[in-house]
Amino acid sequence: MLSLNRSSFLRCDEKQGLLGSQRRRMPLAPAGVRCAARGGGELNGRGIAVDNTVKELRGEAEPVLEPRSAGGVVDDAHGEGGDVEEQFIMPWTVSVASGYSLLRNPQHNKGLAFNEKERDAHYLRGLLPPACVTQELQEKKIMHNLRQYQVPLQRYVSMMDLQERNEKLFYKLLIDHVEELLPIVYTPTVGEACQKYGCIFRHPQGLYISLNERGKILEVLRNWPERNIQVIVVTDGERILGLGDLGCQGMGIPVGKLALYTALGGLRPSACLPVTIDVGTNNEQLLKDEFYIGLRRRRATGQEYAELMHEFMTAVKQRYGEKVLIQFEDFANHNAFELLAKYRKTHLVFNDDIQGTASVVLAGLFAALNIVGGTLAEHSFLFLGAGEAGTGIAELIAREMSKQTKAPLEETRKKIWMVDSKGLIVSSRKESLQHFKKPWAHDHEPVGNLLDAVKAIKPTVLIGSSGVGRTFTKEVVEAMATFNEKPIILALSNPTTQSECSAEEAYTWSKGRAIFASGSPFDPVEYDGKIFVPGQANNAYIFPGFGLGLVISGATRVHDDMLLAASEALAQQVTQENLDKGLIYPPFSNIRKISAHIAANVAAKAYELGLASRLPCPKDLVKYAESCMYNPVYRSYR
Ligand SMILES: O=C([O-])CC(=O)C(=O)O
Ligand SMILES: [Mg+2]
Repeated sequence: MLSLNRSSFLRCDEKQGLLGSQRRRMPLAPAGVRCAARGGGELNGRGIAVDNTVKELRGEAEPVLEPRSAGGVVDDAHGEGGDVEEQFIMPWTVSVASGYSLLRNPQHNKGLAFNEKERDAHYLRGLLPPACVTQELQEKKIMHNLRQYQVPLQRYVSMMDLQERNEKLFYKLLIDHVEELLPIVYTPTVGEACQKYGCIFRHPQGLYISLNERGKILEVLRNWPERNIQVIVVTDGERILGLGDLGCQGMGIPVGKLALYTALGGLRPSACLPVTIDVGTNNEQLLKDEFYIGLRRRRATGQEYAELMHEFMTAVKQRYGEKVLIQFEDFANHNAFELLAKYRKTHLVFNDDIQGTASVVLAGLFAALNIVGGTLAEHSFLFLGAGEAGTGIAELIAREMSKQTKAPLEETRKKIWMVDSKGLIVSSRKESLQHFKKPWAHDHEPVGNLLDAVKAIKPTVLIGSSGVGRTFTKEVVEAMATFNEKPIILALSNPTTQSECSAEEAYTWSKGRAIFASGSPFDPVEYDGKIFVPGQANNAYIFPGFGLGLVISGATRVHDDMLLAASEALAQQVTQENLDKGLIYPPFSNIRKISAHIAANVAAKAYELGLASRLPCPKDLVKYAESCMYNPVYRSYR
């Protein structure tokens, strides 16, 4: 299946409805596959100008390609399948890249790993020094080089350069060294990268859709070199992690999230599309920054904003079909809730900050109950921060409690309390509350701050989702430890600077009794002669497997029960050995196996709910999910 031959291209052409004459004009390149590297440069090792042909093709009506190979996974035009190295591909039949261009094509480049035969066959003689090395040696060298950098941002830049130079090696590294590299390509370093994105900008990654592209978004999507997109992560940069409005520089987030989709969830890189919607920024510092890469204007809001988003959502469906997953990421609260409510009925959408975070936290709570005992409904919850993450988590907990106890949702919500910047959310504040906070306004006298709320509510679980660092003070943690034998404390805000408290603080102030997890990673802590390993309650555990489950089942809509299914699957992956160390999440080193289990549970739920379009349902969904996963070993080129 992997080996691409001319007949597979003809099928591809036919599916795209191309005329025979056009097929003759471009005999070696598959229709709709733009012969370009990610950055948009034209690739054609044999000097054939492909651009005009591509432009002609753009004028054609473009019916959406149905996924062709098994698993709802798109045809393997870049040799990205889970298949083994021995199967041959011919990169030139895909991209017409050879020689110099081949070395500059990140999808096919192998650098010094091109062997003698390949160097002969693909016009590489003289373009490389004589040494031929293995992928393993390349991996060893890059890890060695990365570790020389003391500054995390240098490691980030180096990893992004690798992604743009040799994609398979990038993913091999990320998969094989996931625990070491996640903090580089993801939180916390990606946060700093976004803050300095203009300064470190080298290769454009992803699609930038600004107000300047109004009325032309479908054309912009056609500029992207890939046709078969399965997952889009989109941000408008208004609430990047807990760092606030970073405007167009939020692009680092969709790029990072999608790198995880591939490395952790096995989605193919070519099927992933990072998008930043640039409607301006209200960040004065960026507006004044000469290196800022976005529109220099204040944010569009209201109708202007809604229209641009709507054009985008419509264009995506038109270009990529019903089954492309659109993951909303790091939108500010008001837009996040509205976009999700508006598009969940018409598109396959998922808000990572509301739903992904909820799912990962619920999984951690399931695991934590194995340590502290009791059922969910026997616990009480206090949140600091009543935005996307806080209310999303609260709603999923209430839903699960309701499912378990058969009590109505309105009742189970009463076990959950929230503090926002104005204090405890109580009934007397209801009129002035934003709509997403209203369900959490319960009867209680006003309480002005977190510490007093902790003392008044006496929660067993304290969850930080405020985006504001250092808010779980010594007094707050000590108070939690006075009325809980084992207080559960989750400091979810990212990156590390915004964490409500550090792991060390949680363990020290609770005298080693806290069950702690955080959104960004913390090193293990030694307290009183014992080593405590904090878990990472980050949606990175969920979204890659969740997305894979949607893709392999051909799901058409996301249902909240799929989030519960993902939580259950993740919690099942926590071993007794993990729990003994105080860990309520399994280590990331097993993440691909974990993702396959999550994908299988999510897909099973999609089938059960009648939301799966890929029929019949595979017998063994875990095996099936694993078999669909991208594998970054080099292919042999003949
Ligand atoms: O990106 C992360 O690490 C988690 C997340 O979605 C956020 O903090 O917005
Ligand atoms: Mg996020």
